[in-house]
Amino acid sequence: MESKDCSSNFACALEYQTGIGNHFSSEAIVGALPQGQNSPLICPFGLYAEQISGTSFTSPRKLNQRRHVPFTYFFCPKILLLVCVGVVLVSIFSKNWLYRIKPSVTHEPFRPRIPRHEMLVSEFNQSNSSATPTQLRWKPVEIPEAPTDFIDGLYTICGAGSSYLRHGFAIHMYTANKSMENSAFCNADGDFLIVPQKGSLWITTECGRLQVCPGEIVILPQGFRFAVDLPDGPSRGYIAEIFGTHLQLPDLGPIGANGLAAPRDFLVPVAWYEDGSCPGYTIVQKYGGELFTAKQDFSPFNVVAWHGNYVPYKAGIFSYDLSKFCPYNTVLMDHSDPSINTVLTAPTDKPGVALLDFVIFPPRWLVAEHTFRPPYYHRNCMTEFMGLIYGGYEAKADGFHPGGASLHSCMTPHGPDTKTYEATIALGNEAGPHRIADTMAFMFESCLIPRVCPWALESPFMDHDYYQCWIGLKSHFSGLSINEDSRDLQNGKPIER
Ligand SMILES: O=C(O)Cc1cc(O)ccc1O
Ligand SMILES: [Fe+2]
Repeated sequence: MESKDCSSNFACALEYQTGIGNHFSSEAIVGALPQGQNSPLICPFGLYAEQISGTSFTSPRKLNQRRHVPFTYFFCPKILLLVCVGVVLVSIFSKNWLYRIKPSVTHEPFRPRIPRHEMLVSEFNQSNSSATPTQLRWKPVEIPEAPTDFIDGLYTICGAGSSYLRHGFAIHMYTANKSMENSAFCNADGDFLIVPQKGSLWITTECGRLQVCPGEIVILPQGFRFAVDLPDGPSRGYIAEIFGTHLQLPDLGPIGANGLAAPRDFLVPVAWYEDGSCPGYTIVQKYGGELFTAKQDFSPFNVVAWHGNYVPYKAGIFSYDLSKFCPYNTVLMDHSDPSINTVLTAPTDKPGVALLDFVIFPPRWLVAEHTFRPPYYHRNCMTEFMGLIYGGYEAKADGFHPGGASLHSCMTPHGPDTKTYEATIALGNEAGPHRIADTMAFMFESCLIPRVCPWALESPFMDHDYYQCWIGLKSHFSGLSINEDSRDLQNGKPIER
């Protein structure tokens, strides 16, 4: 609750409000928030009122049952019957009223940014990205030596759909070694979900300031201006961007009222502003995957009070020392599908089909009996992009390092590497309860099929030998009669040919 001039610093512990999807309010000066109406003729302290909308004006206020575009077709001879089916549309009205010293519109025209940023894509097509069903993996990208801020260090790995058509997603990674200077970033294309893997991010937004460390995540919704400072040194991480919808907590179904990420794990900033002139301040706007700049003579972080449910927020769900996320899992047999560990989901209008799920694989007990405990071999109609924050990953004994990434696209086979398979089988049924510790992997999972961008395909960090991790999987088929075979299975150790 303080004001500062343009050179913001974060030498203090930050204050937060708690919850997700709430209607929050905050004022850095008592009395700055208008009471009883949003747009008084004259706002307290002579502030300007400005609204930012995260959904269309007419989106339903809350979860809404309604008739939807027909999607079931029955074919009868000569007649095509269209059957309307009611679906649950998950669209929550979201907006925020900002009370600021000068309105956002007070800037010179947007112009294409020079030099152009060649590594960003928000509409995936044959001219800017490639289709590939092969398993892809990247080693951790090194932090550059040249001075690089959060914007210059951003590059798109893959994605699908279009920011223009408001349906799709993009996955980016970033490496940065210097704070943004006299500039703010604004993403007009979609929401950013940032997963820092190395170094903390100190993010100033129009709603206030957030500190985000590895083990935490931050969501910067479409349209908010923000600046990233790195007072603690270089940073590297992953970003999921979603077009046309927002993230929410998943339904818990039979789990009940508690478990996974709790609403109180989510933190929203308190109002914080800076006043005074900032000559040559630059707004960098990502619009259709291209960057544009506009000059203004003041900081965009001039919001003295605000209220609404469209806000930047962070979650400290899986810090190194303390995992707030409450995982659920199998307690008797077999391996649960990863959806059991969904932290946040961006739904489509098909029930249960996510534009993007954010799933984590936290430390936990493995207790399943007579079970192959690592992830099963599988082909998924959804696409899986994985990253590793720290430690190792239970399906990969080698080659998947913190800061690295993998992409297993729609129906691309994948699963444990040879070493993991052999080690698991060697343990047999003797494995008692076992705690996987020192690990935090995550997955962005999407129903859309991504195209892969040149940066990722041509990257020197591409692991061209990834496929080798499965090539050594041997046949263990015994060729014995059913009876002999089942005796062997009870022993828990298949015979090697
Ligand atoms: O492929 C992966 O490693 C991710 C994953 C983990 C898991 O526990 C089950 C299924 C799945 O796709
Ligand atoms: Fe998988």
